[in-house]
Parts: sequence; C-alpha cells; structure tokens
Amino acid sequence: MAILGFSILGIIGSAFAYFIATALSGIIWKDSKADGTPKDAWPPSPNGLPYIWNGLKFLGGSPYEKFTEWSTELGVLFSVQLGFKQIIVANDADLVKELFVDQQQYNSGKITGDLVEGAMTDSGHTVFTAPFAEYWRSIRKAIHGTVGKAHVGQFNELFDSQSRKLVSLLAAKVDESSANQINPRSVVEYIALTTALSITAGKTYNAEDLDLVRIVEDLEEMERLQSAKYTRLAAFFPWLKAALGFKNLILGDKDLNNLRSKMLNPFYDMMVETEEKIQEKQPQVSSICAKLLAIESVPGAVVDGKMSGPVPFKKEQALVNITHITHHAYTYISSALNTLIQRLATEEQVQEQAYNEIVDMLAGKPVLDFKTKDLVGKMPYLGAVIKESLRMNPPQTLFAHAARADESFAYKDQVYRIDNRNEIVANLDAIHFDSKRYTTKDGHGPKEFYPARFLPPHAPKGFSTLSSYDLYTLNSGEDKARDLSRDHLAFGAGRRICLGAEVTERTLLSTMVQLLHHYKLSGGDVHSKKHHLTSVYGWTGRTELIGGDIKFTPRQ
Ligand code: HEM
Repeated sequence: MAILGFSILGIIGSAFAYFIATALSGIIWKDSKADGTPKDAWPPSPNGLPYIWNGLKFLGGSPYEKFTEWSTELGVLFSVQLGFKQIIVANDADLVKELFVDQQQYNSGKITGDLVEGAMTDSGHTVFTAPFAEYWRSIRKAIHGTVGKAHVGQFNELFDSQSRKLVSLLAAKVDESSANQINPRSVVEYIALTTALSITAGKTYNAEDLDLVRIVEDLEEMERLQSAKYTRLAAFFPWLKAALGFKNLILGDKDLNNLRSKMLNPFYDMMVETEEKIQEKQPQVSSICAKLLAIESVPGAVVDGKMSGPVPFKKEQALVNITHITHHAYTYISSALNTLIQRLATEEQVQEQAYNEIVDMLAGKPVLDFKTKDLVGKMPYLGAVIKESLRMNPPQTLFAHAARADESFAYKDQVYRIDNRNEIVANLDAIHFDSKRYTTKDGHGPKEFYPARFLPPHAPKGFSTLSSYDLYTLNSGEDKARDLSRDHLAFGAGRRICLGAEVTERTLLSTMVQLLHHYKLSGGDVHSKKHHLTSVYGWTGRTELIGGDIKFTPRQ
C-alpha cells in the first residue's frame, strides 16, 4: 500500500514538474520564433477589451455581427482574443483564398473545442474534426467516393422520391389547414433527416419511425448541453477545460455519458445492418457507412522523420463519423431548404421567373416524369436562386480552420503572426455582403435578393448553374470587383471544403421543381432568425430562419 501511495505521489510529482516546465517554456518562448528572433506582430486587434474575457465579452448568439463591426474598424484581417483563445478573422474572399486555398498545407487543421465536442467525436476522430493527416485523408476519400461529383448520381432516385414526398406531405397538411396556410418546417425537417440517413447509413425510414424523433431530440439535447455556461466557457479557457476534464475523469459525467450512448445507439444499429448486408453480399446503393466499413487500416503518421506502420481503422470510428455526418447533413439541408422556401414565398417575381423556367423545361410533360438527372445543369435561374439563398443566409456564417505550425503570413505589404493551433475564422457575414464583389454593373447591391447576379451578363466566364464550390475557383481574375466565379462560400473553402454540396444542391433543385410546379407560395418571413451557439458540434455557431406561415395556393 505504502509503495502504491509512493508511486502515485511520484506520478503526480512528475506530472506537476512537466506541467510547470511546459508552462514556463511556453511563456518564455511564446513570442519567439524557433531561431530565437521575435515573432511578427499579430494582425490588428480591437482595443480596450476587458482582461480575462477579452473579445468574448462582446459576443452574443451571433458573433459574426461583432466580427463584421470590428472588420470595418480594423480591416479585413484582424485578430482577437476570446477568453484565452487567440483567433484570426478573415473578412474578405480573396483573403480566404490566400489562407485556405493558396496556403492550404499550413491552414487546413481542425481542433476540437469543448468537452461535449470531444466526447462526440472521440477526441477529433470525425472528418470534421480530425487533424489534416492520413487518418482524415482516408475517411474523406471514403465519403468522397459516395457523394463526390462522380458518385452523387447514384442518389438521383432518392432525390426524385424525396421531392415527391415533400409535396405530398405538404399537400396533406395544407388540406387540413384553414386558408391553405401552414409553416412547412416540420415537413422540411423530415425530408432533410431521411435524405441524410439514406446517404450516410443507406437506410429508408417512414414518417412513423420513432428513431427519427429520437435522433432529432438527442441532437437538440446535445446542443443544450453544449451551450451550458461552463461547458461553453471551457472552449475558450483551456485551464477550465482541463479542470472539467479532470473532474469528469475522477467523478464521471453522467449526463454526457448517457447522452453519448443514447445518441450513438440508433447509428450503431444502422451500422450493424450495413455490415450484415455487406456480409450477405446484398446489392445496395453505397452509403457512407458501407464505404467507411470497407477501410481496413489507415497509413501511419510520420514520427521523428520515420513513417510508422498502418493503423487499423476501428468500427467505433466509423460509428462516430456516420453520427456526426448525419447530424451535420440533416441540420444544414434542413436549414437551407427551409430558408429557400421562405425566401421564394416572400419574393413573388423571383418565384414567377423560376416557375416559368420549370414550365419551359417540362414542355408539357407531367411533372411526375421529371427526373433529377435531367435537371442538373439545365435550370440556370433556379440554380442562381439557390446560390443567392445560400449567399444571403448561409446556414453556418462562421467556419474555422486551424494553423498547423507557427507562420509568418504576408498580406498587403505586412507580415503577420499566426501561431500553431490558432483558429482562422472566415466570416461570411462580411464576405457575402461585400459590395465591391457583389454589386452588379446595373447597381444591384449585396443586400438585395437578386439571383440574376449569378447569370450572364453579370456572371463571368466559366459560370455554372450549380454553386462553384471546388477548390480553385475562388479566383480574382482581372476585374476583381466583378469576379463572382466563386459565387459564395457557404460550403467552406480549401481542403476542408464541404463534401455535401452536390447532395444539398440536388435536393434543393429537385424539391423546388416539384413544389413550385404544384403551388404558388405567398407569405413567409426571412427576418426572424434563431442563433445557435454551436455548429454541429463546433463553437462558431449557426443561424437558421425561423420563418413564418406560408400560403400554398395550388397552381392548377
Ligand atoms: C446546406 C447544406 C450544407 C452546408 C451549408 C454545409 C456546410 C459545411 C461547412 C461550412 C463545412 C466546413 C468547411 C470548411 O471548414 O472549409 C462543411 C464540411 C463538411 N460537410 Fe457540409 N454542409 C452542408 C451539407 C452537407 C451534407 C449534405 C454532407 C454529407 C452528405 C456534408 C458533408 C460535409 C463533410 C464531410 C465536411 C467535412 C470536410 C472536412 O473537414 O474534410 N455537408 N460543410
């Protein structure tokens, strides 16, 4: 017993000595480069922030508004300390290109924030949170092999049936309502979740299935837990995070542990079903889950100049990934679809123009014969409406990448400091409303909902009817001010760009063709918004339209 006590004391003593040594060397060397010379200056920061809280004091539910305000005072590149977290904020599309595309090797890291995010991602083992290394590359490749441009066509029939289901569910609700007036939100959420589940887990659900309700409720509970005061603060104060982590290690965190296993449960069952189908060699449309289960091992990392051997890919890792991807896809498809419907209801002229394009496209054929595969690339106006909706109301206004090493970042004749693990945040509230970039030659500014800004004659060469989300199209060409070849950044930028853009856009395109062909929409509300502190599951938050009641008037 005495020996045991002695060795525990020894371990605590060594850990303490290590902690002090690391802290001291961090303090002494934090402002010096590896060669001992002083580091460059941080990008400009707001003055007079209160000690300890720093910028955190000023951030409410919509931090991007404060960031935009600071960017008008400090310039498009600024840095700010939020609690103890130093972040760099990019408020301009060209700057995002430099940081996330041109310097992608340096700035494509990710770090996990609070303890809930850590628990839900197995400490950064999901595609959204994994470091920029071989493990991330392997899972990203598997997901790309399911929903990337060359593969997404396998889901065209899913998009067809989901768009018909949207209309039939709305029709049932409209029939029950007085004055044909309803809020379409619950139907939209159902369509978004079942679409997400079909793609991630290859499973079809019907409206009565209790798993659907459970998944949504668990996700809401997780967002609540994550938004609790101290959990939230821990994302900005590493010592608080360490203290809470230590407390959980000793005493456990019943709420978090229960929620985690409750949340993973339905996804575990889906994974087992997928495994069985694979073993029985049943024909199936490939799902992200099936592709992840096919990964046997991931290449090893380079440690001290030597490549370590391959590491087995565990089923638990597939499980946290399908859970995270489903939550992300459901939340953002639902938010984008809801916004688009609300927007069309409030924009009568835009809606008529989109309707006319659909009628022309149909050329007298019944809308039920319409197939998603025939729509892609053929509906320029509707494509522009979708882009404009994602520009005006991106479901996630802030997205963050992390630096992978200490850097000297040169921008406009200045060299700035960015430290290893600093998060670099793109602020779409500033970028998507940049009047230099978005004002058309005939004077339609960025605050106006004007889809035609993405069509000829405004659109530059290489214009696409789908959002141009690939890596290299964020390009400033000769006429910088008018170059919209990269139309919006709602799906992110650089090596960590969203892999679900095609799925989302096909869902939006297909549902809008069915919906607008059946109904004329009026009413709606694009002003009431709900700000969430977390962004499935990051700290940067997300914003969704609450929307209003819409009148659905049958077209024929
Ligand atoms: C409106 C719908 C969606 C929006 C607005 C959206 C937005 C985003 C954003 C902002 C990022 C971070 C990008 C970055 O850090 O540069 C992201 C990453 C990602 N998204 Fe989406 N997303 C949507 C739908 C989907 C769907 C439907 C899927 C899958 C089926 C998906 C899969 C992913 C994946 C796998 C990543 C991680 C990429 C990585 O870090 O390597 N997304 N998304």
